[in-house]
Amino acid sequence: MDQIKNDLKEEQTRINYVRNKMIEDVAFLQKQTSSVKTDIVKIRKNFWDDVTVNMDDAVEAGETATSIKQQAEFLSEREHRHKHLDRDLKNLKRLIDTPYFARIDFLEDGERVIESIYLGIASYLDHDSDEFLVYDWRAPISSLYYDYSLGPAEFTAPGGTVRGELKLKRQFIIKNAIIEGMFDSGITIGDELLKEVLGKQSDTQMKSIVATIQQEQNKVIRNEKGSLLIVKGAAGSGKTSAALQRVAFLLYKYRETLEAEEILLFSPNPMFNSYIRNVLPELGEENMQQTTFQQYLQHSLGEYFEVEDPFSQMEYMLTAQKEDFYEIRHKAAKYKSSFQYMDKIESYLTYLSKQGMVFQDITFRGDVLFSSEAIYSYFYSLSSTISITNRVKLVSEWLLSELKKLEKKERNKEWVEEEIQFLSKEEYQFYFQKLSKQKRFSQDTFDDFNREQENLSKYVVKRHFNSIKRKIAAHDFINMPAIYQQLFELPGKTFEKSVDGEISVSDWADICSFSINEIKHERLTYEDATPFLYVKEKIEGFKVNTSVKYVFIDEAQDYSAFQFAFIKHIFPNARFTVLGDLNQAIYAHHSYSGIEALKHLFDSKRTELIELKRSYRSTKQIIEFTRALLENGKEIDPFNREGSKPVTIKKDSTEALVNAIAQRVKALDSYKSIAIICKTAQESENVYKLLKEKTEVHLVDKRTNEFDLGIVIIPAYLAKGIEFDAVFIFNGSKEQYGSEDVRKLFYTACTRAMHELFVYYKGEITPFISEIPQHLYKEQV
Ligand SMILES: Nc1ncnc2c1ncn2[C@@H]1O[C@H](COP(=O)(O)OP(=O)(O)OP(=O)(O)O)[C@@H](O)[C@H]1O
Repeated sequence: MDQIKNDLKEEQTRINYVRNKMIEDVAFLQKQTSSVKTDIVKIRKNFWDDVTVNMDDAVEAGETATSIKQQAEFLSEREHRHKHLDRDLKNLKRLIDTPYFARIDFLEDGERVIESIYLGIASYLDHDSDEFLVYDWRAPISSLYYDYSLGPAEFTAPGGTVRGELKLKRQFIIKNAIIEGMFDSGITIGDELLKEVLGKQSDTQMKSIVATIQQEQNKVIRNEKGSLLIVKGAAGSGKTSAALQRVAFLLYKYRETLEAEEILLFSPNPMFNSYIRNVLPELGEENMQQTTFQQYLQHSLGEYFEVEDPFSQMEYMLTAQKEDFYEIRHKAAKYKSSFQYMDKIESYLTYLSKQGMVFQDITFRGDVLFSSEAIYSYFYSLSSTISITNRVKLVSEWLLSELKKLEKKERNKEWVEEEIQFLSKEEYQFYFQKLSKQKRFSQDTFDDFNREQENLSKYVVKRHFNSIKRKIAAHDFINMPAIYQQLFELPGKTFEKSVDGEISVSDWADICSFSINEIKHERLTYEDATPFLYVKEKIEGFKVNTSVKYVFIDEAQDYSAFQFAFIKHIFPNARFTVLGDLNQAIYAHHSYSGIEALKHLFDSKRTELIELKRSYRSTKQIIEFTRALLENGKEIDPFNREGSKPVTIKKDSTEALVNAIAQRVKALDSYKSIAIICKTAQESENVYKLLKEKTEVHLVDKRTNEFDLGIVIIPAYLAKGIEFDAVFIFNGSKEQYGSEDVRKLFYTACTRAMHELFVYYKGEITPFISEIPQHLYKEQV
């Protein structure tokens, strides 16, 4: 006991020492920052005073340019310095209250002195002794903390592997520079601290996990081998957390060459973006770019169609069973996310390379400048050994050169003269200025009427033709919707590989008529959006983004093979980290998850797979219950945090469900966040209407951008990736969750609970629960 007290005292003394050093440094850095800032303001203000401007001759002009360059460089050096100082200052301020979270003692082979290493969210160097008082958690030596328990240990330093023995592993909870908890651990990272962290209440923002990263998560964070890292992990196993700490790790490791904006994360919905927004800033790093695949689709296809989003598709699948086209739509969604469909599209593209492209006329003032037939003939007059994309390029060039000839002819038309006559004074002046700039006039006035007319007609026509040129450059002469529609119009046997595989001839015929109708009405279903885009980009050429170096895809089980193929094309220079859980593949109407397709898209030698089997989010009781809902759930290993068993509660009407939930929610007012999870948006809205009369609740729908604390009513598919202190399943009945299709949706909903889970239902309970051992939950009435 005395030993512990002594250790604690010593550690507190060290903290006080480190803190005082930091306070001194903050004062010093503040002075430096403000002095550099003053320099910058001064340089900006006097920029031109300090530059010698003389443009008398070429030599003087050259000197002037050099002088401006020097001044600009000086300014940029100061700005750069300011940015660095400011960052150091912010990091230091962040460290003052919690300078570090762990200590390891390491005895390197061949050395006599044990080195004590303290780990924090950033490094801190004592300038007097030139010693690191705190090491960044991402430094090579820090990996000892995450990877080893006491005993032999090694880490990879820039100079090679360093071996030795780990003598001590200590964790701290430090607040306001006071040690509130201290744990010495023998086996992996102490469970005590992790229990404490996980036992806390949820927040609107996800937290960093650097103090308690687990060994297998560390592998994800520090993995640098391949060009594709696949992380498969159970619900709550820390996939998102590991991804975010990995971003921080990469930004640290490659800080000289990698910027935050060169990293892109695809997340499941906009609300998720707000949920994870704070993790990186908390670690002293800037956020990476974030987007959703839907945003990308919308941006690329919005001009052609009203594009359905995945949530509307999901809502339809869950609610429209009684509608006429439901069966066809269901089959279509399944087929269109399959490999067979991808094959079919590839065959279609081969077909298009020989025949069948659909073009549209290019018209001007009601006249056809280039007919679709002429474009078609030109396209197929080009050698079929040239790729479609390159032929499209050649067609564009041909159109532009022909357009030049037409432009000349157009100048003599009557409408041009008329337009010139009706030019406003401002327009006239505008043209005049432009023309004089280009020295089309020898004098300052339009003294030569004919030349004036000629030049003005050139301008008028050019202005009109510019918009045609833009359209040609944007490939508007290709009729993309018609090309995609044709895929459903051609007889099934047109392409060799079609129609076999999963789908029958008659189903294909039904899918065709459904799809044609949608396209004719300028609607594109979600299952068609990526295939359409794929065809479009295969024809026009992929618009690639070469600046992104790392792409992260979270909730990857919900992406189709097409989507992965697509994303890979767009980011040719990127390495990929793909995180998913097949048990949460809620889009059951997809034929399979695209994660399997990744194997075909990447070189297997450069692909790494890491599995995270331990689940941390929920109490042991909740995990034991939720994993039983799955066929392969046994593999999930619950972190040992005790709580109460999930509870099922039967009521006999919707009203009774609402009343009971309202009452229970009130009793749980110590929790910060409670979710009432419904199956659909439709059900959520109904429940909201009833419940808002009884207690304060927020309704979350697909447009919600911010994650709020309090009580939320949310459709299950929107609760992906996020978590709540307590979860109420609104109606876990057989009627709602009776078919296999929604098992994973139900599982996903239940796994959002951190501390308590209640399943309310009316009628018969879902078979997903009635078939699991009863000791895993409590029944209440
Ligand atoms: N090593 C850890 N230390 C502390 N907390 C952790 C750790 N790993 C995971 N957690 C916590 O567990 C919860 C689940 O983590 P996260 O959301 O990253 O899991 P996930 O695998 O992405 O989950 P899901 O697939 O269900 O969305 C979070 O609250 C996270 O902070």
